[in-house]
Amino acid sequence: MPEPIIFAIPKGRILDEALPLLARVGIEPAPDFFDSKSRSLIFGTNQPHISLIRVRAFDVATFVAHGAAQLGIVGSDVVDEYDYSELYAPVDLGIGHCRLSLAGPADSAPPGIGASHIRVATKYPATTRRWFEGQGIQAECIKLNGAMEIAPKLGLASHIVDLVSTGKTLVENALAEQVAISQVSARLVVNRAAFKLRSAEVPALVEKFRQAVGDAAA
Ligand SMILES: Nc1ncnc2c1ncn2[C@@H]1O[C@H](COP(=O)(O)OP(=O)(O)OP(=O)(O)O)[C@@H](O)[C@H]1O
Ligand SMILES: O=P(O)(O)OC[C@H]1O[C@H](OP(=O)(O)OP(=O)(O)O)[C@H](O)[C@@H]1O
Repeated sequence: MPEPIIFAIPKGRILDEALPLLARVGIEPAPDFFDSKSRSLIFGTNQPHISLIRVRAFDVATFVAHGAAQLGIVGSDVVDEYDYSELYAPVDLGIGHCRLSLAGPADSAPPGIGASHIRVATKYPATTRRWFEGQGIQAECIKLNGAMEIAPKLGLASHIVDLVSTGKTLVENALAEQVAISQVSARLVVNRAAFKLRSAEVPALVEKFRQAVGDAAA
């Protein structure tokens, strides 16, 4: 028996949209996956050679990039932040839509020409630094893992770079979206070495996802 294919899926809000997509490619998690009392972290599926791991969104990229999982589903925000060379993102899954935006206090102007330095609270320091570099501004990034929106009010940073969907979180924290840095959607990610070494299984799975997304869009 070959080693099972490990498929990493994120715990958070992409999961609800990812499960119907997995079902369309014929992967159904075993019942204990849905048991909220279970402390298991690795789950069987209806396909004997495929197991699922349910991990934090950023960790999906790490497991797949290092070959500990062969495939996964993760937001393009995370793919861009890590820039792992072993992470191949061949299919835009068309779920988990939002954008990564620069925001600041509702009454402030976006940092403009002439600004040389800015302090930004974000979960995305590499993407943020890179984007500001392109604007000729040096960004000092303060890494937070959530609740970025309270940082400007408490003086931790003048601006934030975070995900925006409805914009409700910004408005309720007296912030305004100033620049949309990138459009985000979830991607199928694949370990490049696994794509080549497990050529009987991994490319066929990628193709199934491509078809499932195409069918859904048609
Ligand atoms: N408001 C949103 N609307 C749509 N998609 C979102 C939104 N926020 C996040 N996402 C997408 O879902 C992914 C996971 O986000 P989520 O907020 O569920 O995780 P998290 O709580 O940040 O994860 P963790 O607890 O692992 O840090 C993000 O990387 C992004 O691609
Ligand atoms: O524009 P909105 O629709 O208000 O969505 C934006 C919020 O969604 C995400 O947070 P999430 O709810 O995932 O919680 P988190 O702060 O724990 O990441 C993001 O970090 C924003 O805070």
